[in-house]
Amino acid sequence: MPQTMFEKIWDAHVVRDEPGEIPMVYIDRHLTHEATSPQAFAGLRERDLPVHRPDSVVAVIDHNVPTMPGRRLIDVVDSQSVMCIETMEDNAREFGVRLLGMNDADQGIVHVVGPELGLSLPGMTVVCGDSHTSTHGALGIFAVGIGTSEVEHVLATQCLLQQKPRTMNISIDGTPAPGVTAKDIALFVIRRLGTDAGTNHVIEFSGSAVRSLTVEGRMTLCNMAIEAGARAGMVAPDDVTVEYVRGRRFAPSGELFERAAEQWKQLAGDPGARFDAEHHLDVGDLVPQVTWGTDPGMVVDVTGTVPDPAAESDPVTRAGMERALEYMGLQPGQRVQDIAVDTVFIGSCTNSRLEDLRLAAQYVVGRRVAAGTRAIVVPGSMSVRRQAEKEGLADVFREAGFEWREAGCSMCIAMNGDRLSPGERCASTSNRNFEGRQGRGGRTHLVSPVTAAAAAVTGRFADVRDL
Ligand SMILES: CC(C)[C@H](C(=O)O)[C@@H](O)C(=O)O
Ligand code: SF4
Repeated sequence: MPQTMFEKIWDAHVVRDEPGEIPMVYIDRHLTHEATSPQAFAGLRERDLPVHRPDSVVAVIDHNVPTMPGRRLIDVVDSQSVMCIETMEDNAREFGVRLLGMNDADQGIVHVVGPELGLSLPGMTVVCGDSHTSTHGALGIFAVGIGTSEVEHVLATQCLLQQKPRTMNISIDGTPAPGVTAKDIALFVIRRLGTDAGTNHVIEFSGSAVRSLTVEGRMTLCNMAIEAGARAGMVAPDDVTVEYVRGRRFAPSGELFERAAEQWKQLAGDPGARFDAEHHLDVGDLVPQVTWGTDPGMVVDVTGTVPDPAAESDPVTRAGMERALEYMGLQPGQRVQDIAVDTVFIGSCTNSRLEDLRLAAQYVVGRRVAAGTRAIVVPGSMSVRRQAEKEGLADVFREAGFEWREAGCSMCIAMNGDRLSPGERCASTSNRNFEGRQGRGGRTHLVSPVTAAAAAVTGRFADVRDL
């Protein structure tokens, strides 16, 4: 029977699948970070269990690290964060796990570092105690976020108990205009299909618009699959994927690489493979997208206006919109381009790779951050940071008045010192905009790196196509 990409990878990893039981799947790569692993390692210690395959595990410190240049442990904002960082260091040492620590040259956000170092490779199963593990699916990986008790289980057994997800194909066609990016496509998908469209499904993204994206753009799309409710997002490996992986530190090399590459390209779904659900979207006319509310499906065109709850017939949706407008301090009918921003954040595992910084810099070069606006760029990894410095991107940002930071989750999640103040409005390239996500009372608008750059230099939302 013709199979989808997900089914091929699943079948190659199922260890046990008995009627009435939850299937057991073998895990190739286990990435872990300081925020969700302490209890898992503590559990192993209590039961006197070793890590089953330490060479498959890589630990990263990303959520709690300060991103101020020259950071030290005393810069870490609270005792809880210090404890998380120190515990990760101790656990890595005790259990023999490779650690990309706070001052390591390879440190960065786990979902940026995994693909960048070739730790995540096509055809693998990858887990991490983090919802945005889906990002790695851009390489043709079944990559799934797990809870802390599952982290412990995988550390101990190298296996995960996982109900087999349903399959969904979202094919996306059309050639978006310059300045309309993978992030806009991702926001548009959620706007159209909703924040629970993917529940219990693995989404395979296909179609000409997806094939035209770089692997970095595909990562942005798969990263946001979680915000569409999905368990994971995936894109089939092709020549673009193979060239992305070639030469990465932990990828195979030489003859072995060529053989692996041939196999990776066989992972694409078979013609005629059936999905449990299918959607099709066209992005040929897509304009830059901006969220106006407090979930990632509350999206409008940058050329549009803030929606009016009065026009909504469903009372539950209407009440949700009213509450979102109040929290966001916006009026129905207000033009998006009249909304002024206080802060611009370019970073997070959604949009902090080199391509994102290159895209943003194009719209910053020769301009200044608007008076009264604070703008920060937080590269996704120290390697991205170094490369951006080498290419002159860092200078472009600094000369324009942006802060240029070290790598970490930063203002995506207010647990490391980078945060919004109550009422502060932010154009953010991250993936979540619920109340308080970037700091208590903070108002988040999710946008692409290009739209974030435009907001920085104009002090409000602007259509980059007019810049
Ligand atoms: C801290 C972690 C559990 C969390 C996640 O799972 O996604 C974080 O990365 C986030 O983005 O909210
Ligand atoms: S950058 Fe944000 S979304 Fe990504 S792992 Fe860190 S906190 Fe989670």
